[in-house]
Amino acid sequence: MSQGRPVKVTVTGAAGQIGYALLFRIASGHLLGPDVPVRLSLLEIPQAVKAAEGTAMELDDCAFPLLQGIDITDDVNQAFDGTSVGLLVGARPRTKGMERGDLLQANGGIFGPQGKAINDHAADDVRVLVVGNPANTNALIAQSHAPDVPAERFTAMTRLDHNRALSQLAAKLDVPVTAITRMTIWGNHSATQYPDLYNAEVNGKIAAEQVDEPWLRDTFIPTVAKRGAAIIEARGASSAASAANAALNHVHDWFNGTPEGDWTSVALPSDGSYGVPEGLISSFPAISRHGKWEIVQGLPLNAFSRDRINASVRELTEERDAVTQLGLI
Ligand SMILES: NC(=O)C1=CN([C@@H]2O[C@H](COP(=O)(O)OP(=O)(O)OC[C@H]3O[C@@H](n4cnc5c(N)ncnc54)[C@H](O)[C@@H]3O)[C@@H](O)[C@H]2O)C=CC1
Ligand SMILES: O=C([O-])CC(=O)C(=O)O
Repeated sequence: MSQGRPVKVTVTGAAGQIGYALLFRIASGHLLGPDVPVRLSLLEIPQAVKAAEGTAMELDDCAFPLLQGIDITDDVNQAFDGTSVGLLVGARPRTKGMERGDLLQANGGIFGPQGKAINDHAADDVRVLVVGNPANTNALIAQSHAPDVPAERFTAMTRLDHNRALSQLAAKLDVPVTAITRMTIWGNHSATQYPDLYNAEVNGKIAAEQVDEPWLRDTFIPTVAKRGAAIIEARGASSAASAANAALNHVHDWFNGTPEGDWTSVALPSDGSYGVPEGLISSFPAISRHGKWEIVQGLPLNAFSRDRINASVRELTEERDAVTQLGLI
């Protein structure tokens, strides 16, 4: 990436709470790096365009040296025209009484057209991160509408779960988060996700051997997997700043690489690794090299891990079957 020419970054749901926590940090260099100028493209639904304009006024008022322009639109094709980074945040939340099928249908109506717009209008190097829930399956819907874009450019976010796992383990062992490496979230960004301490390391030694098994199984895993719900319960709104932070971490690593000797967690189209059906967008341990995610191969999985991963992958398979039946992919 050259300094001078700005990278176009499209954020959907820009007027939402994650959008508000995200945009200022993108503009100050936390997405791509401190030397990379950006041009922001904000996509919103018509009713929220005015609010997005207000956020854009505030972005202007920061006089960010890296921010070379802001476009605001409710037109999906315009929003993704020439874009190199798509942050798909806006989604239809589940509301009271809503059936699962209705939720998938409503999100299909958002992520299908966005995938097609990315296919038809985005830059050749486009990379997509889906944050809006159900993130893995929304990413699958978008990807299936973009046959001309390499499938691996579509990812979904489990980095927030990854960061939550680091933080919970660090607190338990009273170590800094930087002492922990090789954490993995496997599967779906949902309560079935599996945070794996049997491959994670603390100060270079297997994490599972440094905590007691009941804590690992009955406290750590459910705390990480249900943290989103706990935040909603405490804050009265879903996580926003931490979600935005994780999105920045994800894209930053994608562009700039993961640290030597470590990996991170990324939901990406399976190549069949670890028995996850090909094409399913499932979370894996991944490293980034030269702008590409690679799944870390050959990790040992004990019977407990295998069962937990299978359960989450089964849920993803059911979601894929449901959107297939609804004609959304
Ligand atoms: N993967 C993850 O780890 C996490 C995912 N999330 C998910 O992120 C999503 C966004 O969360 P918030 O910002 O808190 O929600 P929010 O409700 O505050 O904002 C969503 C925004 O999206 C907009 N929007 C809806 N449909 C759109 C469309 N078709 N095109 C463009 N914009 C559209 C809405 O107008 C709204 O401004 C939710 O689905 C939430 O569940 C939240 C936290 C973590
Ligand atoms: O359920 C939500 O909307 C929030 C979410 O995904 C999380 O915090 O992990």
